[in-house]
Amino acid sequence: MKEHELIAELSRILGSSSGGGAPVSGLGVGIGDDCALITQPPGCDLLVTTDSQREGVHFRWEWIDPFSVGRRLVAVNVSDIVSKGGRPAFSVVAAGLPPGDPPGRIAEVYRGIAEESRYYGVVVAGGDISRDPGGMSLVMTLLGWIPPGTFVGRGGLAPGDCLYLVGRPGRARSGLLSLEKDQDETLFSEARAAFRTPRALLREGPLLASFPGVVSMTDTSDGLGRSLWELARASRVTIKVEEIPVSKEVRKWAEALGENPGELVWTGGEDYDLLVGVSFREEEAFLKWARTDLLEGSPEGLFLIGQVGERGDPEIIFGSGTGGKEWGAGFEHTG
Ligand SMILES: Nc1ncnc2c1ncn2[C@@H]1O[C@H](COP(=O)(O)OP(=O)(O)OP(=O)(O)O)[C@@H](O)[C@H]1O
Ligand SMILES: Cc1ncc(C[n+]2csc(CCOP(=O)(O)O)c2C)c(N)n1
Ligand SMILES: [Mg+2]
Repeated sequence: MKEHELIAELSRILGSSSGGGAPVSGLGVGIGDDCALITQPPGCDLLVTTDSQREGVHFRWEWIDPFSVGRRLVAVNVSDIVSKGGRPAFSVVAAGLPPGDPPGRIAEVYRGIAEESRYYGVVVAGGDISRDPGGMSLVMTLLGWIPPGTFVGRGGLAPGDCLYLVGRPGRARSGLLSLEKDQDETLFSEARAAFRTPRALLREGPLLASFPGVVSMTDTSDGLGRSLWELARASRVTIKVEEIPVSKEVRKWAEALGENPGELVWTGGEDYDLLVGVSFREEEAFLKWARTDLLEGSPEGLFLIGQVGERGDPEIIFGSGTGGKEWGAGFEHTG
């Protein structure tokens, strides 16, 4: 298939070509020109993030179907936008195709991108196709909108503030290890679903950001430990860890895998939970609000992780007083 034919097919799948389909609010020009034209909603700041999914780095074809890879690409990008309190809006996708890629595989990836984009309210406004001899690579750049002054950064923690996690940590790592170790599907179906098709906290992110006591936030793409470290580093504070939340399921999976359950939660990554810093003055109000308005009827959990100690060199300190700077362990792309 010629490149322009493939682009036409992918564009049909996405249904957002400037030539056809229903007009999309804010999209002046979509797929089919040199670049896209987007109208920014009045009174909004622009958020931009980019994140990739690469064969051999983020997934292996023995573990995952192409449709889920497409879904995964969207969710990991959406997570970065909602973790600041923003609303995802438009994306572009750069796809690298290995020579001899089975016909139809990239189309199936795009069906996944289209479905997940619809779910999160994202419109794919363009992209790029090139060869990639290293395997399939997908890079999404996602734009989002946020009311001025409401961005919640990684900095902002002060002594006494509390750290809470919203989500279900340790699932994706359990799923990944169960695939690596070729474990039984039935025991790990939920963990594998969390790994293959993570959900981004679309509703919870902006709600948390709008709560006055929330002073700092990040998503846990690289693991709970790494995310805590990033908040400590950006805020220039020490953090005392009180508890690592290990659910019954994670305990069960860890036992079957022969792994330490705390380790799955601490270093795992790819859960896309939200780690939230709450001002100590607002903690009581936050808990009351979070348990009802934020999470009533939701499968996501709310866990106290620790407390901010002092200002100064960032450090993660465990309840027992052990630990130290090396406890920023998490997934590394370099080295
Ligand atoms: N190659 C690069 N060039 C410029 N800036 C980069 C580059 N890689 C990362 N950054 C920036 O560094 C910061 C941290 O990046 P990182 O990829 O760790 O973000 P993250 O949200 O923690 O991770 P994830 O990719 O898992 O979402 C971000 O501001 C990002 O834009
Ligand atoms: C084949 C394979 N090996 C290892 C992993 C684990 N992994 C890859 S990237 C990443 C961090 C988040 O990604 P990023 O930093 O790019 O956002 C993690 C935990 C995987 N998913 N697939
Ligand atoms: Mg992030």
